[in-house]
Amino acid sequence: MKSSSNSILLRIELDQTVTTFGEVASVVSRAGGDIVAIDVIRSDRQSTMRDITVNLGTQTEEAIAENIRQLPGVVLHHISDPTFLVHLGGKIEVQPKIPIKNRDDLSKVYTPGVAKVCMAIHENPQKAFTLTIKRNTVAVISDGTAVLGLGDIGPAAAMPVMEGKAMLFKQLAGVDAVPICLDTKDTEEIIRTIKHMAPAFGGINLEDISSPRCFEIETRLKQELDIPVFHDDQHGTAVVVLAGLINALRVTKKRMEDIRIVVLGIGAAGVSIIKMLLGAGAQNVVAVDRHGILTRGAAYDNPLWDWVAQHTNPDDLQGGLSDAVNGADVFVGVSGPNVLKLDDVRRMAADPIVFAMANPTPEIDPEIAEPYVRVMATGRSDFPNQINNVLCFPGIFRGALDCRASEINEEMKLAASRAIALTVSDDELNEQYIIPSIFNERVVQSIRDQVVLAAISSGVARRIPPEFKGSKPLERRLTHAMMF
Ligand SMILES: NC(=O)c1ccc[n+]([C@@H]2O[C@H](COP(=O)([O-])OP(=O)(O)OC[C@H]3O[C@@H](n4cnc5c(N)ncnc54)[C@H](O)[C@@H]3O)[C@@H](O)[C@H]2O)c1
Ligand SMILES: O=C(O)C[C@H](O)C(=O)O
Ligand SMILES: [Mg+2]
Repeated sequence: MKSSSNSILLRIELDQTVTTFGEVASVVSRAGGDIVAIDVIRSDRQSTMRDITVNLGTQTEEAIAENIRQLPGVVLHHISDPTFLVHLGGKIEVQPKIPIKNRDDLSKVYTPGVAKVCMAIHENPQKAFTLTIKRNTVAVISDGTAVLGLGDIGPAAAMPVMEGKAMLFKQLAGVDAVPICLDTKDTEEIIRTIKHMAPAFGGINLEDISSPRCFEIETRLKQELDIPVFHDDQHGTAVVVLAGLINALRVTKKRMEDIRIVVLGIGAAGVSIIKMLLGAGAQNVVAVDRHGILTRGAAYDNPLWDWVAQHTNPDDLQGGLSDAVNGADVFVGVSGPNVLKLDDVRRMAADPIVFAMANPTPEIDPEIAEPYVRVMATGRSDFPNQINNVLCFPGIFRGALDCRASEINEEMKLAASRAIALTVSDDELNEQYIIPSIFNERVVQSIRDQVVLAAISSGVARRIPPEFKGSKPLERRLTHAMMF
C-alpha cells in the first residue's frame, strides 16, 4: 500500500446549499484521487471551509483541482503539499531539561555556578560524559554530496534528511542528535572540522558523503578520535542488508555459502555490504557498477575497488548487469533509479531475492518485479520489507553511548544484524515480513543489548551499564548472544 507521501492538501470553501461535500468527494474519487483526511476549518448553515488531504495515486494535482473548480458553489482557496508543511521551520528544536525560574536557578545553570563544573571537566575530561550533553548526543554530519540517490545537491539541501535522521535518533532510541551540513567537499577540511567539533559529542554519524572520499574521512576520524565514528550509508546499510538476507534465506531455505549475490553500486553502501556479506560466509558475490562487473584482471583508480575485485567474482564473470544477474540468487541494489530490467529478474535462479534499495526511487519498481521474485524489499517505508539503515543507527548508537564505546567495531555490527534478524520469529517470518518494522518496540532494545554485550566482549566498552554488572546476568546474556 502506498503511503500519503504523494498527497496534496486542498482548502475548499463550499456553499452547501448548492453542492454537498459528498459531491466534492465523488468528484475527487472519479478524478482518481483518494480522500484520506478531512479537517473542518469553520462551518455554518450555509457554508463550510475544509482542508481535505487527497492521495493522488497516478493522477496529477492539476487534474483533481480542475475537477473541483468546475463544481458550482465551490471555491478552491489553495493547494499545498503536506510533506512541505511538516518541514516548515525545520523538524527539530532544542529544549531545556529544567526551567530557569529565578536567580538561584540562573546561578546554578549559568554563571557563577557553572564555572566549578567547567573546572571539574578541565581537571578530568572524562567528566564531560557525565556533566554535559556528550553522554547522549551524536552529530549527524553530511557534506551534501551523496544525498539519498539524489547526488551532490549541496549542504543546505541535505539538511531535511539530516533533520529527519535526528528525529529518528530521538524518537526511536532517545539519542539527541544534532544535524550539521558542512560547506566543503575537501577531505582534509572535513576531517579537521569534525575533529574540532568532536569534544561536544559522544559519537559521530557520517551521512550521505560520496565515495571514495567517505572511506578516507571515516578511516582517519576513527584513528584520530576516541568516540565512535560511523558512516551510516556504509555500515548501517550493511547491517540491515545482512539481517534482511539472513531472514530471506530462512524463507527460501538457501544457505549463505551456496548462493550467488549480485551487488549493484560499489559506492559507500555497496563496498560495506560486500565486506559484511563476505564476513558472514558468502562465497560468491559479484560486484557491478556503471561500467560493468568488477573483475580481478582489471586495474581501478579506487583502491577499494581493487580490494573488492580481489575478493569477489570467483567464477570470473565478465560483462554487464544482465550477465551478472543471470542465474543469481540475490540482487542487492544500492545504485540509482530503474536500473534493473524485468527481463533480468526473470532470468535469476529459482526463488529470487531482490533488495532494490536506491532511494527514493528503487532499481526496479517493486510492483512490477514482485510477481517474479520470492522476496522483494526496498528502502522505502511505503512497501513491505523496508531495508533501510534507520533500523540500525538508533539502536547501534544507543548501545555504543550506553557503554561509552570507543568505537563501533565489526563485532558490534554483526551483533546488530543478528539482533534485527532474530526480532522476526519463525511464526512471523514470511516473504512479506523478513525485516521488523522500525516501529517494532523490541528492535532498538534488542540491538542495544547485543551491541553493548559485543562492545564489552571485544574490549571497547569504557563503562558497563548497571544491568550488565555482576557476572551472572552478563554470563547469561553472553551465552544467549553466542547462540545467534
Ligand atoms: N536503503 C538504505 O538504507 C540505503 C542506504 C544507503 C544508500 N542507499 C541508496 O543507495 C544508493 C547509493 O548510495 P551510496 O551512499 O552508496 O552512494 P555513493 O555515491 O557512494 O555510491 C553509488 C554508487 O552507485 C553507482 N551507480 C549509480 N548509478 C548507477 C547505475 N545506474 N548503474 C550502476 N551503478 C550506478 C555509482 O557509480 C557509485 O559507485 C542511493 O540511492 C542511496 O539512497 C540506500
Ligand atoms: O536516508 C535513507 O532513507 C537511507 C539512506 O541513508 C540513504 O541515503 O538513502
Ligand atoms: Mg544516507
